[in-house]
Amino acid sequence: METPSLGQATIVSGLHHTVDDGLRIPERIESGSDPGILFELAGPREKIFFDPAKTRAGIVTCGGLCPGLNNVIRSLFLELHYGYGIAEVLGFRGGYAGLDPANGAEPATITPEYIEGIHRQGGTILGTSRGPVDIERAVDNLIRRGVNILFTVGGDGTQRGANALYQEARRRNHPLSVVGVPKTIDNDVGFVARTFGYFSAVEEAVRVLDRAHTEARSTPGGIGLVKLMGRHAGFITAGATIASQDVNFALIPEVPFRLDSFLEALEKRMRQKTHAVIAVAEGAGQELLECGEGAKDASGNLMLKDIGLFLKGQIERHFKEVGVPVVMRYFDPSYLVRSCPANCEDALLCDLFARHAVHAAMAGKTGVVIGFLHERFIHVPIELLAVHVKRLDPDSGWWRSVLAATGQPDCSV
Ligand SMILES: Nc1ncnc2c1ncn2[C@@H]1O[C@H](COP(=O)(O)OP(=O)(O)O)[C@@H](O)[C@H]1O
Ligand SMILES: O=P(O)(O)OC[C@H]1O[C@](O)(COP(=O)(O)O)[C@@H](O)[C@@H]1O
Repeated sequence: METPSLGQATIVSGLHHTVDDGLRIPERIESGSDPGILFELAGPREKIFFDPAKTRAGIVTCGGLCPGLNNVIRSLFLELHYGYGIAEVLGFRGGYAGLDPANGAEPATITPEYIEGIHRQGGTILGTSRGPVDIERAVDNLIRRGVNILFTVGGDGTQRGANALYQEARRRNHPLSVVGVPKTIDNDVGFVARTFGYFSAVEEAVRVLDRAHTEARSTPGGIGLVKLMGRHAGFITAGATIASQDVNFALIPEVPFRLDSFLEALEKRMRQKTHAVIAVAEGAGQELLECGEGAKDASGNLMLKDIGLFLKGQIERHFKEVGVPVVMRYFDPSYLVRSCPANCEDALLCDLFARHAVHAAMAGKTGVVIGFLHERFIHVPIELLAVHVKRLDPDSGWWRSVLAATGQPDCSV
């Protein structure tokens, strides 16, 4: 087996490196003018860097839950174990905290028995967490345990952590391949057209919208208000709105709205019709809430103010003032939506992301995340993810479909 030096496969430019099978890929075809970036296509390579008999791999899952995490763990293991004959695969427990032995959790040794049936369960069998880890101690531990490959399954925060781990291992000359598998129900990771778990979350969200619609239309003056996840991006709210076709107002972070315009439009509808359904992404309308210096979670993410409860209060107050009786039904299915198992579409996506991650690692790629654009899996340098986020473009077909499905007026003026 030929073993190129890890240096050869290390990203030095901040962009792609050894492009053996590159393709210039625009992120959005719709925009037309995007010149694209030359990405390396992911997939199995003829030459691999790691000797399977001497290689130990690790898997860690971080950040919020997402349907399909267990599918990814399972497919990573299956490809490593049966595809490449890797000797040992460790599962670090409880997110990045599990990389530091000071936190006490021994990693699991993943076996075929360990992963049996896990893909039918939501959550992650390894556990997850938010919050920092001491990078030097984590890399000490990886070296001590002889781990040469680490799969970091997580969102942009996780991949920033992965970048720090890869840089530290490189500084120490430890041949560590760090390969990220992008995870978020929010679907807002750059260079990934569709993150795994997104469609499962949308499916769950549609179920709740359906219930909200049933409640609202069964009561004269019924208003079903549903708050959905989506910290910075409205993909879940938009996707669920389009799929459900029962939503009358969709509010997302990328499209600011004026409270008075929204209330006026809702009042107009309630005077003409018997009911209304509103879907609001948790990151929408944050500018309307009393903010100040917001609190942060353990990972440093700004914690959002509750737009759902705020809107509920404002709607009730407004209709009381104008003397129109309404019956408010409020739903907050956030954790319900993301803790379900993956649906079939996501299960397939998880498997492909995982297998491409293993091929990348075995070929000696490091500091890369598996991207997915235009139905092609690609190697995205981790640093690129940090500077590039994906948001729902209000000029896109997505938003036009939302407007067509809801018939909502422009509430930004
Ligand atoms: N800049 C960073 N450097 C190192 N680790 C980070 C960084 N940002 C986030 N992390 C770590 O990555 C993990 C997951 O991050 P978080 O933001 O909670 O979720 P996600 O990966 O889904 O965005 C946490 O343990 C967090 O401390
Ligand atoms: O788990 P927490 O801390 O309540 O976080 C909720 C956040 O997690 C998400 O579901 C996904 O966020 P991450 O992908 O960053 O983990 C967001 O939509 C939501 O704002």
